[in-house]
Amino acid sequence: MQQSNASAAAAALRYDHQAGGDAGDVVMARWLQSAGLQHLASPLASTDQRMLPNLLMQGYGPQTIEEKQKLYKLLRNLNFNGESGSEPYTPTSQSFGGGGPMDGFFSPELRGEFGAGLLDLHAMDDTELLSEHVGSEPFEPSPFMPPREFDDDFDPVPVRPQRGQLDNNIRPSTNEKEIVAKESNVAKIKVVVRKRPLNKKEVARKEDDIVKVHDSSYLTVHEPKLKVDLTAYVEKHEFCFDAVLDENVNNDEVYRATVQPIIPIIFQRTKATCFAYGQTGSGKTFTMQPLPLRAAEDIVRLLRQPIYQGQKFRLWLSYFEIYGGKLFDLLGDRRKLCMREDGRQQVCIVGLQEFEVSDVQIVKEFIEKGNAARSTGSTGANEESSRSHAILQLSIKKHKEVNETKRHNDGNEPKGGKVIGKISFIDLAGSERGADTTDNDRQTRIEGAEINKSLLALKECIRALDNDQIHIPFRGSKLTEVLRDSFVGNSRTVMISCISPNAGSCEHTLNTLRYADRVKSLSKSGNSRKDQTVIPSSKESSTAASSFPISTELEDLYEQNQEVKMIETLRTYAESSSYTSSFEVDRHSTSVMPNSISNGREESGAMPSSLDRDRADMRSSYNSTSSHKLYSSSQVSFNTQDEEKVPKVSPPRRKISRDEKLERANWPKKTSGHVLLTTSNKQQQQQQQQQQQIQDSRPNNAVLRQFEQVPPQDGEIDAILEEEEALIAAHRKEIENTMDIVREEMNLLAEVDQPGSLIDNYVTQLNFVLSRKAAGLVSLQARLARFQHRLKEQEILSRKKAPR
Ligand SMILES: Nc1ncnc2c1ncn2[C@@H]1O[C@H](COP(=O)(O)OP(=O)(O)OP(=O)(O)O)[C@@H](O)[C@H]1O
Repeated sequence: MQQSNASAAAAALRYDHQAGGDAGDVVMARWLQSAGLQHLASPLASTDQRMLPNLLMQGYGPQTIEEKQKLYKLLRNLNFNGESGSEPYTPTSQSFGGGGPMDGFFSPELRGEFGAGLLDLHAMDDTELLSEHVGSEPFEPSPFMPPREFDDDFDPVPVRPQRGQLDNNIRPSTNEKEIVAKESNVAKIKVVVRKRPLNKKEVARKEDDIVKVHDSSYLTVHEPKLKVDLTAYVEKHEFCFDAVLDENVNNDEVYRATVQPIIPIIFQRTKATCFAYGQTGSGKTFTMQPLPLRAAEDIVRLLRQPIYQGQKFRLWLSYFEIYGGKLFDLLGDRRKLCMREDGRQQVCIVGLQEFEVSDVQIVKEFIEKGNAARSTGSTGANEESSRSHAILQLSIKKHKEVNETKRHNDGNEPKGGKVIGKISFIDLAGSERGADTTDNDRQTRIEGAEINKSLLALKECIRALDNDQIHIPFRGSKLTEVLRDSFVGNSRTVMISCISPNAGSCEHTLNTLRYADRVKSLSKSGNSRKDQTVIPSSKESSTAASSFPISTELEDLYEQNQEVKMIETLRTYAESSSYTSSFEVDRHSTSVMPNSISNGREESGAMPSSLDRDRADMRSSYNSTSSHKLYSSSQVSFNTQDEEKVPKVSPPRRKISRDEKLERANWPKKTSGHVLLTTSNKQQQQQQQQQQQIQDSRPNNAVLRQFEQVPPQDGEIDAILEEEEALIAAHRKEIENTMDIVREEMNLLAEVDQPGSLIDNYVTQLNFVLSRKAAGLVSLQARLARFQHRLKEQEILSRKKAPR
């Protein structure tokens, strides 16, 4: 009944929105009423109030967590149950919980209308909350469920029966067909949070459980705080992830929510990585240890399925750890291992023992053997704390007979045959070890620094990967180097963030959740609004790095600020270079175009420069949008009609055809050796005059003059044009990266300004960010130099060909 109500409401709302009427509001209002959200329903029912989003913008938004939850569920229902209709908008495949397409309520028009009050709910359609929601309320001691008895047994927690709603992926699949059917739904990056129960010590200390999991994807951290006048209050931080698993969730459910959906894909040339992240004692090892065994069970089962039986696939296992930047074989008496890159840039770990496993019992024995060999130590929070990153890999290889191997092996093929797919399970060392102040001997500090470095590098790689960046910073740490082949090609990543519920761990818990949030929010598929930074006001910055709700005006301001800065930079750049230095900045896309003329308008009102005229013939190629923000050498002007913001820095420029480029260089188009005459005589005359003007005013560019005199051969031209395209694309990418980096730097500054921030983290992160910045510039310069060299070569060639 509720479902059909939801569908009716969704349909009505959509219809109403399209028709501009208010009938849908009435249906919607009724539904809100039945969901117990009367205060939203009553204004909606009256004819002069329109649409739920408007109401939310007008401050009718949900006030309490319960209301938010209800509204959130309502929106989710609308989303899942709403008919597909004829809405043109198809969101990312990474929709909530791998769910179906979204429409209607989540259409771009409506997205634009949402006010700050709905941002959190709204962000949930993309599986994440951009930034945590911070709110404060008077202190209420222990407002949550009574703490659970902590049990040291391996899997002590009873399964809650109604837990089936957790996530689409959590429902146990009964057969392999089901698993296979799910594979297309598996997100490239999935971020799952797992909260452990309070342990005995925490209970004995009467610590509060400050983490409340609201449903399968949403949690609140209640941070106890003191005001300056020493009044206690609670600051609330809300987060949303792909899945949030509370203390009642057992390891089987964790497996189903995280790894199980990936298993069928690794049979199809996918490399998957599942890692646990979190402070010491938060349950990483507890969470990770059962996963490989369960995965091996499923893999073995699938291997026995008829579709794979004939394919000679075999399962292989290896287990090693990275400790202090060095690799040790956990199944080979902790022998030190070496990492090498082969000619095809494949990372191989020399000496690592791999075992073919056909039986789950053998897998279990290997895992136990490896676990026993791990480096552990004791921390304040965990008596058996992992001091290393442990990596267990399960590979599916295509078996080759010995004689077959002899015939085909090119020397690069790994032992056991070609790798078809692989899944790596990484139990990371405690995330806070870098700042372990209780045990600050030299060794611990070195360990900590190494761990910090690898966690940062891991985040960078995931983000680069998801943004399809050409450069993935594998070399940032041993960990990422080792995982290199899991990051290229078809890959899947599951991050399980483990959190402790006790008040004493609040800061670490928030750090873990922020890291997870960033991994998720940086992802292209996760949310189109990635990497948005809010400049915190002095007040805001005293509470959290990025507080919620995000003020949209503040964002606008920030973006404009960024853009103006960007334009300024380009201006300086433009003024300092010659031929290709006239830029047009498209406000729509913030793209940079090598043209200072758009739609025939001279924005500055100044006389068109010779360069402008020279580029006039390119106008048609570039003026893809009618409302550009233009930059001219004397002023930056904004088109006020153009209010839409697009976060991406620059969409791909329309590719200029070879003919257009030839025209630019005044070479006639050629068709089977004949010059193509496409224009009337009058036009031709005008063109000739224009060309003459252009030639007169063209900068003294020897290369171009050469081109004009002697059209180079087709192949040469194509090669140069291709290189030119590549250079421009690389430049554009570099600008995007620079903007990303600048945002990150601003985030870092905002974080370091916060009370209790860790300067060590700041220093390491800043170092990392600056190295990336430098690497980007160096690579662009190298490309530029290559191109210049190419042009020089071409010039020499042309001179040789053209006897003067
Ligand atoms: N969900 C859970 N339910 C019950 N017990 C748990 C849970 N998570 C963790 N524990 C218990 O908490 C203790 C610490 O967990 P674990 O060793 O997995 O932490 P960790 O994050 O791996 O720590 P470190 O980084 O120091 O290795 C263990 O005794 C473990 O059994």
